[in-house]
Amino acid sequence: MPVSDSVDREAGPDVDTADDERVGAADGLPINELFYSLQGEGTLAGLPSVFVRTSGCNLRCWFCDSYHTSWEPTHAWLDLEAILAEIDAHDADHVVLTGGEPLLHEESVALLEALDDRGYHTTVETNGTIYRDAPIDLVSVSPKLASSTPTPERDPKGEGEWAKRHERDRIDVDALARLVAEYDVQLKFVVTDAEDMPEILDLLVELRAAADVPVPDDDVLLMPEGATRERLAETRGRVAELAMEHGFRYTPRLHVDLWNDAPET
Ligand SMILES: C[S@@+](CC[C@H](N)C(=O)[O-])C[C@H]1O[C@@H](n2cnc3c(N)ncnc32)[C@H](O)[C@@H]1O
Ligand SMILES: Nc1nc2[nH]cc(C(=O)O)c2c(=O)[nH]1
Ligand code: SF4
Ligand SMILES: [Mg+2]
Repeated sequence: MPVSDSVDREAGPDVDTADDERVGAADGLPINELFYSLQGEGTLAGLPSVFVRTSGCNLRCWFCDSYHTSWEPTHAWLDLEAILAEIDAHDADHVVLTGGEPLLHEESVALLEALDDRGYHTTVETNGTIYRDAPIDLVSVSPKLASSTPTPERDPKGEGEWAKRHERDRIDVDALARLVAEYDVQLKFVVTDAEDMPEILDLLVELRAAADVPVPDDDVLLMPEGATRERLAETRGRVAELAMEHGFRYTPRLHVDLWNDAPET
């Protein structure tokens, strides 16, 4: 399974509570993995970056390529000092806070403030359902489309028990509009095929009406669904065609091309 499924750090309290509600001020963050790699996705693709992957998510995309942060969370709780020390040891300029859903955790704000104080460029990878006020250089919002819903036929763990909740929570136009209005944003949609496009176009109309700032097509990215090279080989061609057809930006998944589905990449 992608991402770390056994974290060799001392264990901490379970993160399951984070799955079901936002986590208030806590003593640190549940960390699944912390590693140095190249930003594989989006407008900053190719930049050497430190990745901090938190555990716990309020959604359950059937295709989640970070299974051990959502479906079966695996992590250890680290205090901010320990997280910052590990980041500093990599001597990089860019930090990507991701997950799981990093904005589930109030403590992510404290981490982002500390990173900002240290002069790092920060990117937050988020599903766009939670707004938080923090110093973030790029908010990489990946709104989850109906094609992400874990129906019984494609539920990786159960028989569709999460489908109703996922459907209910996956799009929050108010949170999306606030993120777009307050931050530099890229909207990065995971696209399986052309059937995703009507929902993307409708959501853009709704979001452009709700947000009082423009959302340029150049900041709308189509990313092929696929956690492995094999799956990307099936989807990347048609997603590239859709980007050209609609005038949106195509984004690769460089880390999958380079290292396939390996943890800590
Ligand atoms: C694991 S998510 C964590 C951040 C946040 N929960 C989110 O979904 O945006 C990291 C990124 O990988 C994308 N992603 C997850 N599984 C994927 C898959 N199977 N194919 C393509 N992109 C995927 C997400 O859309 C997001 O942009
Ligand atoms: N190399 C690399 N680039 C990434 N960009 C976004 C990622 C994510 O998991 O949020 C990610 C990731 O997991 N690895
Ligand atoms: S929102 Fe992100 S972390 Fe949560 S299940 Fe979907 S892809 Fe995984
Ligand atoms: Mg990833």
